This record gives sequence, C-alpha cells and structure tokens, in this order.
Amino acid sequence: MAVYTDVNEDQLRAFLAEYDVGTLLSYKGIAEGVENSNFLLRTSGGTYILTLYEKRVNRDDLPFFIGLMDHLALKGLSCPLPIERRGGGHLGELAGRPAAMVSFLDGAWLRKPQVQHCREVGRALAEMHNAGHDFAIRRKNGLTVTDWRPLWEGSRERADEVQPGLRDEIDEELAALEQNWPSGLPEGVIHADLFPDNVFFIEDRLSGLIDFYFACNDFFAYDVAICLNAWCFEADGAFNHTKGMALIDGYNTVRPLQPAEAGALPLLARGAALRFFLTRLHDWLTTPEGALVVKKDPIEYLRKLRFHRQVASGSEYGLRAKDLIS
Ligand SMILES: Nc1ncnc2c1ncn2[C@@H]1O[C@H](COP(=O)(O)OP(=O)(O)OP(=O)(O)O)[C@@H](O)[C@H]1O
Ligand SMILES: N[C@@H](CCO)C(=O)O
Repeated sequence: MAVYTDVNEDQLRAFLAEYDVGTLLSYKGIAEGVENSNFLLRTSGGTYILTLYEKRVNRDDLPFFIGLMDHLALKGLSCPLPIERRGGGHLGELAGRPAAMVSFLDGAWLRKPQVQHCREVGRALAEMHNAGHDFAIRRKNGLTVTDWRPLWEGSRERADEVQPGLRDEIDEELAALEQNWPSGLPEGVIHADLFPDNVFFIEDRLSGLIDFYFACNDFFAYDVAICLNAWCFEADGAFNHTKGMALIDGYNTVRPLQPAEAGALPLLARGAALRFFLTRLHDWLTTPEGALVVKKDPIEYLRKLRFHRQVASGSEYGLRAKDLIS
C-alpha cells in the first residue's frame, strides 16, 4: 500500500486551485509503491498523479527529483512531467506534506519481462543517461559503497536469524567491495532503481520510466549493473545470458559502454546486489508484522550476489569480446 496520508476533498480542491488543471472530477489512492503516498486524479484538464512525499524522502532532495523529471521530459524522454503551479515552481504542500503533481503515463509494468523488453530497457536507460548530461543539479548517491557499512551495522547482529552464516558472509563481501570498488568510470545522472515495476510498456513497446526518487550522480555502468540484476534473472534464480546480452546490446546502441566500464561490470553487479540485499534486509528486520507494506525478500538478492561473485568475465553477462578489449 502506499497511502500513508489521507487527503480530503476540500484540501485537494484548495491545492488544485494553485494549478491550471481544471476542476476535480475524481481521485483515488494508489496501492502500489512503498515510499510515498500516491493518488490518481482526474480533473476537467486531464489525468495526473499526485504524490505526497513521506518521511523517508529528504525535502532537500525534492528540487533534484522534480527538476530531473522536468529536464528529462523536456528532452523527449518518456517520463512524468511535473505540472507547474500558477505562481511558478512545482512543489506545493498538502495535508502537511510536500506534494507535487505529474503527468499520467499510459502503460503497465511487466510481471514477466522477455528478451525484447530487456533490450528496450537497456536502450531507455542509455537515453536517460545521455539526456541527463546537462542537468544542473547534483545529488550524491546516498546508497553507494561508503553507505553500505552503516546500513549493514544496523542488521548485522540479527542477520543469522534470516540465514545461518549470513553475518560472516556479508562481512567478507563488504570488505572485498570496499577494497576493490572502481573509481574514475564515466558518471552522470543515473536512475538507480530501474526495476520492472518502474518501467511501463504498451504491448511490447516501452512507454515510459517512472519513480526517479533514488536518482543521483554515480557511474553509468552501475545503473546497467542494477538493471542486469533486476531484469535478467529468472524466477528460479538462474541468470539469463540472452536477456543480459539484449540489455547490454540495447544500451550500446545509444551509449556504447567503454571497455573500462565493461570490465568493471562483475564488481558493479556484486555491489548493486549487495545494495538491494542490505535495504531489503533492513526492511525485513524492522517492518512490523501486519504492516500493509509488502516486504521484499532479501535472500533473492543474496543469491544474485553469490552468482556475481563467481563470474570470471563480463562475457558471462552477454558482453561481446569487442566490448571488453580496450
Ligand atoms: N506518472 C505516472 N503515470 C502512471 N502511473 C503512475 C505514475 N507515477 C506513479 N504511478 C503509479 O503509482 C505507483 C507508485 O508509484 P512509485 O513507484 O513512484 O511510488 P513510490 O512510493 O515512490 O514507490 P517505490 O516503492 O517503487 O519507490 C506505480 O506503480 C504506478 O502504478
Ligand atoms: N526496487 C527496490 C524497492 C524500492 O525501490 C527493491 O526491489 O528492493
């Protein structure tokens, strides 16, 4: 569920009066998502998504997130366009929370993405990387290698409750990643959470990207690694090489990966798996039983991490020899 803050009709009408979107026809809470409260609004001017930013989103980051969607949409990327207020700016306040409205995107996310969808995601990711190059605001990645240890410290003592031996395994893994994390790779604005539920398709055509609330400045190839994890494993835990190759080929058609990026992929994929393992583990251990939020399985990401640890070369992800040679 993701309606933490209720909104009544009077509050909403007063909020909408600040925008040039016509009058309210209907609104309803959206159950999907876990971070913020989202509503689907219909007005005489169109259909919109209203987001009330909840506690986990830092208010100081909102100009980056909203400015980025605006920047990318104006560059032609299919993503939500923030709606401007009559007096300028995009951010308002509703029911005591910072709030913004964005355009509604048609399409639906895929429960079982296939090879051609992975290719489309690779292409769209590279288009986003290119479109973000002249975005003026910067945001540090709050979940990069230096942030993993404090996150781990919060769960470490209870880790063996989730799986015996986990504490030692992650201690070792984290130390290895801290020591070997790459530097100097090409960087820019990345999405950092481009999972299937954040990519819409209409039939087999990608129709849009949503949820830019983890976006930040980091290595482009780290974003590719996040997508390999999120899109290219099968339900039984096996990595699908054909999907990996399609995702990378799709990416390369727009922004060819440099050999140094290709070479770093196994390590970046391990790090990306650890990052989602750690946030899921934290939520797993701290979300009260009976909360309406669906807890995501950390062990899924532990398995991915173990897979990447034994990868000897990027060719196992579908990288071709020419991508790996400098
Ligand atoms: N612009 C949009 N157009 C259409 N539907 C949208 C749009 N933005 C959000 N949604 C819908 O709202 C849901 C939640 O949005 P979103 O993923 O941004 O929320 P969140 O609380 O930030 O979630 P998450 O837990 O994924 O970070 C989406 O799954 C989608 O159904
Ligand atoms: N995509 C994240 C959830 C929040 O964005 C995960 O699957 O762990």
